[in-house]
Amino acid sequence: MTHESFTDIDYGFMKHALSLSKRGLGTTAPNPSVGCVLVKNNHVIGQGWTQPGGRPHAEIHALTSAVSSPDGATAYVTLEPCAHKGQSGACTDALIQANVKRVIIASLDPNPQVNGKGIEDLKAAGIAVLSGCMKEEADKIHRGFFFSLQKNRPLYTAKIASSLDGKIALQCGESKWITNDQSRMRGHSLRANHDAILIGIGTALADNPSLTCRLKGLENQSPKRIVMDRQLRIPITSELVLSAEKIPTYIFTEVSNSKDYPPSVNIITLNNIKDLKEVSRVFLSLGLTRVLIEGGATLLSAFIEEDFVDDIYWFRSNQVIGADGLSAIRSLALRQLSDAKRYKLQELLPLGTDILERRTRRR
Ligand SMILES: NC(=O)C1=CN([C@@H]2O[C@H](COP(=O)(O)OP(=O)(O)OC[C@H]3O[C@@H](n4cnc5c(N)ncnc54)[C@H](OP(=O)(O)O)[C@@H]3O)[C@@H](O)[C@H]2O)C=CC1
Ligand SMILES: Nc1c(N[C@@H]2O[C@H](COP(=O)(O)O)[C@@H](O)[C@H]2O)[nH]c(=O)[nH]c1=O
Ligand SMILES: [Zn+2]
Repeated sequence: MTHESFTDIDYGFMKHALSLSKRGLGTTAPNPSVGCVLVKNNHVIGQGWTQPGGRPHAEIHALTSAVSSPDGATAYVTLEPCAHKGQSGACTDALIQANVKRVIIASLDPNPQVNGKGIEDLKAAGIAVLSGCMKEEADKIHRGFFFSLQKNRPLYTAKIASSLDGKIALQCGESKWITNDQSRMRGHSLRANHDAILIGIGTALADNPSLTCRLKGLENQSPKRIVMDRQLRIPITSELVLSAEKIPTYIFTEVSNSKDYPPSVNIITLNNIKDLKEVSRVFLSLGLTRVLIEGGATLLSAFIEEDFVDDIYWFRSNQVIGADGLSAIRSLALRQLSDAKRYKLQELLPLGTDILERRTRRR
């Protein structure tokens, strides 16, 4: 069903749709964040992206924002239009009713209710449909959604802020700040495009973090916060608990709630919170498809051991802390080098005195 002869014009408009789809990341889960551009006579007449909460879908947003009639237009969509009538009507029906002439798709939707059916329905209505245009780029953007359907877990991204020699805190626990302002701002933009930030109780106790997005204009895109805390040690006076009314906060634990936490704190009790497969299923049930792990070393190492860390954003400063500092990763008790997990370099970005290394898990 893929097509090799897309024109430069097709690539240009699909690139535009892909950039729109990135806008919604972190706000649409469990729905994917899709982009759509409507084009007539080589002019954009409408554009849309999945709206916060996952609805309206990108196609509907584009159709309703169109400045002229979409009759005869080409729709560029980053994901196959939905064919199922969920809480809103199917996007295929909306495109058919709008009388668009062509639909160019990047990725197919693995959702069994859609997978290929979106294309079939459009074709049955006489619309020319081509798929596979910039699929690789679109697949990356939609990974959280795809993982939720195909791997039964969210996409996990690790953010590490370390010294030049890979330390994330001094022995005494001091860690504010290791990386510079530029790195930390980049870290905040990562927060904005994830559904939740995950930390262990060690970090909650040592840093009393807020875990909010404090970038100007994106303050309302702070993700949910999750603390893994087997024995429910997080203090009632912690920043996370105090701000739970404003920003959804979940504490995963193994004990029943014996403290007087405010009702805004969501306490989730599991039999074994070290079972990361089970924890992942619960994350999905909370509608989370993109989770940012912000440490500390113990929690991150557990996810690495499980081979669940998909992306790493490693911010490295110019300081040397030394062997008594806390390493970003704990002992993995490897017996041979061939057992070491490897992460492929995707990007190296200088950030003033720091450097950002972006890596992805090697399959
Ligand atoms: N520079 C940086 O990027 C960062 C630095 N830090 C620094 O790291 C230090 C804290 O690190 P660390 O002590 O390792 O703390 P973590 O945040 O990794 O918390 C570890 C604790 O989380 C609990 N936990 C619950 N579930 C799990 C699980 N499935 N796997 C592993 N742990 C789980 C355990 O405690 P229990 O059994 O009680 O539940 C465990 O001891 C601080 O000094 C902080 O400043 C932290 C984050 C980022
Ligand atoms: N020390 C350190 C980081 N630490 C991370 O940021 C958290 C604090 O977040 P907040 O309270 O929202 O500012 C902290 O608990 C840890 O996860 N991050 C960085 O970009 N650079 C740094 O040098
Ligand atoms: Zn739809």
